[in-house]
Amino acid sequence: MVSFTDFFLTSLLAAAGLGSALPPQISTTKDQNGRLTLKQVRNPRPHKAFNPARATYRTFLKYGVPAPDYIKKAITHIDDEQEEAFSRSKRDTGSAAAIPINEVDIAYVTPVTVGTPPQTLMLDLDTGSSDLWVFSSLTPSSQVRGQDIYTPANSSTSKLLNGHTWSIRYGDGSGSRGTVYLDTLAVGGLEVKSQAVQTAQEVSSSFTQEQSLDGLMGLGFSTLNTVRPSSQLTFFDNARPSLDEEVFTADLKYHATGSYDFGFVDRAKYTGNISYTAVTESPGYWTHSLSGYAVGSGAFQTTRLSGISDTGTTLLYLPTAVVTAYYRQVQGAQNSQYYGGYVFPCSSSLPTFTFGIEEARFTIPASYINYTRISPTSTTCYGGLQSSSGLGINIFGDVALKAAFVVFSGTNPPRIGFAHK
Ligand SMILES: C[C@@H](SC(=N)N)c1ccc(Cl)cc1
Ligand SMILES: C[C@@H](SC(=N)N)c1ccc(Cl)cc1
Repeated sequence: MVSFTDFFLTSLLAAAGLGSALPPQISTTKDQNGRLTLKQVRNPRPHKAFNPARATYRTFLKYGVPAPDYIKKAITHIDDEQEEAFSRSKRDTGSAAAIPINEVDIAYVTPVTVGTPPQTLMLDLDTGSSDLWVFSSLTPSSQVRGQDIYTPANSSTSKLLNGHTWSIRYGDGSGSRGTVYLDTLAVGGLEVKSQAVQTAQEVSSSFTQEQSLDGLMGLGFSTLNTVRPSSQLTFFDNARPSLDEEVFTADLKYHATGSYDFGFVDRAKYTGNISYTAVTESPGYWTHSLSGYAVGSGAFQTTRLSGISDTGTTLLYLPTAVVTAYYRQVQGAQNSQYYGGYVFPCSSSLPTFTFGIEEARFTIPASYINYTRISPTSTTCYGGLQSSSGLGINIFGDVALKAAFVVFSGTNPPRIGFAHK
């Protein structure tokens, strides 16, 4: 007669073996005589945790024995503890659209919800700055032209950050300033409970005129944040502790909607391998180097070019020597004081431009560099590649970034990765 204890233990072990994971993957090998060997391998896919009480309960059912009450309770005790452990673990991610705000991709905006109930704003996710600021109920109505605004008074979770102000000036001369609230903020399903939301009390004319842009979300390093007396963290820095991976990715597209992902690298969005290169955080930008460049089908020039990968800047700005080498290949191109940059007859054909990330090569199609007509009726076109000599910094802006899938990795040390797509 098999004692109950033996029965119970045997079935528990049997169940443990069966219930532990999804059926293990089998790898097979065949020797020269055709003999097959089955080798068990651990199941590499993450799977739901095993609940031994549930396995025991099933064993009782299998042998037609009514399961005692304490087994049923044990199932819940174990499920609850596993859920609690899972919720403490890093597993948050987010994914949201990057939508061009006009027909030449001058900037991209992403839907962001702020406050309770959620107020949706379209923000320019900008790796070249670190302030999250929005058009708000505090922005003079004379400076608001069609933008959506954040009204802290309508949010039950908003809290004024007393005595704190901010003021920012961007490289193109635009700027804004104001006060600060803390509130719940989410991007693509990824929520931060207490994000510093900088409410504009003044914005410059270029922002007023950009009616489809309700503000910026800085994704540079938090050292650049302008809130005083105490600087605030970016959304990415606030979200980090709960992210599966300490990364966000940019998949910007030419004349089409792309995406920003947080906390994971989506294998479906790129081909081949990701080529990583070192990032220095100084002075707060994603600063790294290119390993060189090529104009059209010309030879690759190996030369380290340091600059910043900046989703908030429209064009690609490189040293004059590189830019003149490029436009030398363009019929009728000139560096126009009048138009403030390299222009060419819209009928001219343009070469591609290739940049290197370590050993990898990324080619920007000519269409991306044929950026825009000076005016709808003009036959003069403005280049997407311009000289950085007046800026003091090379900027790998959207014209370059949209030619790749880009991984901004907040690991220690930080790094940036580029892949083909
Ligand atoms: C970092 C960008 S501005 C931005 N992406 N928020 C920049 C810096 C300096 C110059 Cl000169 C021009 C552009
Ligand atoms: C990120 C800053 S500076 C820049 N990269 N042009 C910016 C973005 C959009 C507008 Cl409309 C004005 C300024």
